[in-house]
This record gives sequence, structure tokens and C-alpha cells, in this order.
Amino acid sequence: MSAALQAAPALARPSLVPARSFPGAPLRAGTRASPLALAQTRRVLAALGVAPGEAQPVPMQTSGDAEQRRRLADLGGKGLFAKEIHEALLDGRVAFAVHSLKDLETELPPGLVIAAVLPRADARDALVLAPGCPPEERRGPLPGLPSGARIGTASARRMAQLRHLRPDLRFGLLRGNVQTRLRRLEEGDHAATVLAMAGLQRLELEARAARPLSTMEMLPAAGQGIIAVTARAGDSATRARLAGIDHSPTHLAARAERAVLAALDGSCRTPIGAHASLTPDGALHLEALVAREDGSFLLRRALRGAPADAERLGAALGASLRADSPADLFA
Ligand SMILES: NCc1[nH]cc(CCC(=O)O)c1CC(=O)O
Repeated sequence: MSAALQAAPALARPSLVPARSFPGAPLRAGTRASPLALAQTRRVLAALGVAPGEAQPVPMQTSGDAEQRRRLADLGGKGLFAKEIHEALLDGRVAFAVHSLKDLETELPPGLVIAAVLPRADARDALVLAPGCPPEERRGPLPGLPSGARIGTASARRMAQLRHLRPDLRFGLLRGNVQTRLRRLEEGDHAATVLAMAGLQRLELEARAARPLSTMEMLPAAGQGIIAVTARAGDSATRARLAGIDHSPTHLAARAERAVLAALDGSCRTPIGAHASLTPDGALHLEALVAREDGSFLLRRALRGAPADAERLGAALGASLRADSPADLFA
């Protein structure tokens, strides 16, 4: 190895070399290291139209990734998957970072902003059956899901909605990245699970979905199907570049859905769903729900208004749900 190559690792040490101090260096894009996160980062880089070598994904292990068995609730929730990435961004070790919007806490750390979102993919959840579990012919809610089936999930939102419609179902904990969950389904621990259509599609695994669940059957999480790019609030050059790929209809939906979360201020285990869409006549239609994890309580409401009022609509719908829900859901 030449002396020049041997010298390279020292120069590349991320903690010593803030991206912003080397204008000609590759754009560093922070991301989790999961296959889904990397696929999403490639989409952002493709949208930016960067030349080969002009940008570089920087995969990072997060506290959330390190913990595979316990429920997120026991650990402190959403922020876990983003904390290290936010720190890298604030420190200048990466120029921007790519996230699944639904995993991003409602209030970002001071100094960070959502600089762009990509056009939303399918926001729905999908029913995924274990290989040996043929869809059952049955009448009533959630057709195709066998009576008494054991569902694997770690999502309070999915569990609450399934239980509310189908008290016969049983539940077990199933977490990990998408591939891990599919593998554990094959191992026979669970009859079925529910995964986001968007994640399955981005991993080219949508053939594993028995069918998408309608938003009436299963209201998605706020931000589901949306890839978000964070940047430093004060980095106007990066923000301007990211603004070029921002999809404004998706950004409006994101604002409305996240305003619901902010108004509800639930714990990370409170089952909450929120989904906004633009109607053909140009209005913003917002649906949201709050539930109890055991499905014994579920309140769902919708509101319609002008897209420019996205945040106010979300706040109003969140406040209305909160006013009519048991107070202990928001402890
Ligand atoms: N919590 C994990 C997570 N975060 C984002 C997605 C899917 C992609 C998306 O919603 O944009 C998934 C997997 C899943 O819920 O099935």
C-alpha cells in the first residue's frame, strides 16, 4: 500500500473532519444502517441527482438498533433511532440525514429542520401472513385473517386497531428490521404481522403482502410512507439544495399529521394514527384516531380544510380527540 493510501484513514476520521469544512469533499448523508434506511438514502441521493462519488451514505448504529428484544416503550421511544444521527448532523459530521418520517420525533432538537420530504409512497399498512397460513374465508372485519390467529407486532397502534376490530386475535412481540420480522414469521412463531407497504416496496418485498389494509381497517402512523431529510437550520446552502427535491403536497400532509401528534402529546405507547390526503377538489382531508392498546377504546375523527391550514387542522383534530378521550392515555 502506498504512503498516500495509508495516510487516508486519518483524514477520513469523521469526528475530526466536519463535512462543512471541505467544500469539495463528498456530501455526507447520515442514515441508519438497516437495508430499508440505506434504500431510502439511495432514493434521496438519486432525487438530488448527485454524480457518482459526489455523495456518500454514512451508516450509523443507533441506540434503537442496538436493542432488538425489548419493546421501544421500555426504552424511551422514537427518539432512540435518531439521536446519534441528530448529533452527527449538529456536529457537522454529516451534511444532512435521511429518516423515515414516522420514526422521527415530533419536536426535533433545536437547530435541526426537515429540509425536504420525497413524494409519499403507499401510506397503508399491509397484512403479511406466515408462509403456512393460508388466508381464511371469513365474513366480517379484516377478512383473510384466520380466527384466533396469533399476530406478531411491536406496534401499539397496530395492535389496538386489530384488537378493536377482532377480539379473537392474540398477540406476541415481533420487532427488528423488516427482514428480521419476515424471517421470524417464517420460523413459525406468529400467524401474521402488519408491515408498512412503503417499506416492503422499497425493499422489493411487496410480494410478501397478502393484501394492503385499507385506511378504514388500519389508519397508518403519522408520516408513514414519507422519507424525510433533516439538515442544520443554519446551513442555507444545503437547505437550498434540499428544497429543490421537496414535494410540497407530501410536506403539507406531513405537517397536518405531525400537528395531530403534537396536540395529542401521547406517550410513545399511546396508539395514535393520522393520515392526510389531498382531495380531487384541492382540499386537505385529515383522519386521526386515538385508542387504548387493548382495543377497548378507539376514537376516530376526520376534518377537512384548506391545505394552507394543514397545521391548524392537525392541531384542531388532535385537540378534539384529546378532549373526548380518557385522560390516562396522555399521562
Ligand atoms: N418503524 C419501522 C419503520 N419505519 C418506517 C417503516 C416503513 C417505511 C415508511 O413508513 O416510510 C418501517 C417498517 C414498518 O413499519 O413496517
